[in-house]
Amino acid sequence: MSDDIEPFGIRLGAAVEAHGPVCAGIDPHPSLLEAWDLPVSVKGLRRFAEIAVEAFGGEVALVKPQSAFFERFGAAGIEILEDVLAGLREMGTLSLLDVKRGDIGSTMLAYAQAYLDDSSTLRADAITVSPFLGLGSLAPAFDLARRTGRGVFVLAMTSNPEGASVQHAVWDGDTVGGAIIDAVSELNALAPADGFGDVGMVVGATVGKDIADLGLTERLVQSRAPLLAPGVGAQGATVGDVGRGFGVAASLVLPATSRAVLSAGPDVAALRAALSAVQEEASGLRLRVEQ
Ligand SMILES: O=c1ccn([C@@H]2O[C@H](COP(=O)(O)O)[C@@H](O)[C@H]2O)c(=O)[nH]1
Repeated sequence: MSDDIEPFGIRLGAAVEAHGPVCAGIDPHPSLLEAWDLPVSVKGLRRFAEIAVEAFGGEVALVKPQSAFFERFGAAGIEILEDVLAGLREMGTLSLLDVKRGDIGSTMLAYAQAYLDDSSTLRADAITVSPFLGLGSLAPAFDLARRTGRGVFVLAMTSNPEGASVQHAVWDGDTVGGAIIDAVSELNALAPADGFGDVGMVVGATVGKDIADLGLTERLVQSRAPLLAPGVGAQGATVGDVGRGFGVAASLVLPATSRAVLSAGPDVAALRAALSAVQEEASGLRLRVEQ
């Protein structure tokens, strides 16, 4: 990495300091397009995306567009996703593109170039990746992210109920999720003790109780990883659940919510008010942890 590129963990730390830890999702579900009185079409997608960027840009630490809802419209949807990422960049708001990529190393390099290279029109500040081809296969993404000051969030304990059958499974004396947490700790070994590392993890807001039960709390703290915690709102978790479940690891958590806030749209002020209510709750969470 050249000297003038600021590492992702530092940029994220500054954004959280300025706006609090909440991550706002842009998930243009067909039902939301309809609820916003927009056609379920490329035209409707574009308007939805423009409103969401206007509402969240400059207001929140991190915005997470869900790639699937753009990809489903083909090339025209990808073009709108590029515009969302460019719009957030212009507004100085960090983007985390939720694409959950993972493949053999040589193919992973191409995915990394698509999302993490300075020359790509689809570049984001960070992406989500899946470690289930082995964490080592993700090395091209870790390497390119480090060189360009970007971040990578590894799926560790996902928010969906089906995730436990794989992630809680025990292999060689440890859970799969626990082994991923320790591997990410090694990647973040040089991270500052009081800040975020550049490699994050996805640990669902819905799995707080499992974290404590599986004895993973302290290992999460050791990882220095920013912990994206989707599941707040539509999946039933609350910011309070994050505080109770993550315990001392809660200071690393970025509670993420999409549908619950987006359902307040299309009015920009109403979207901001819904976001701000979650931000308010999350600031209480950080205070409680620091006590
Ligand atoms: O474990 C995971 C990983 C990713 N997600 C994604 O987050 C949002 C959640 O949306 P809500 O509307 O707030 O439920 C969505 O894009 C998921 O694909 C997740 O939910 N859980």
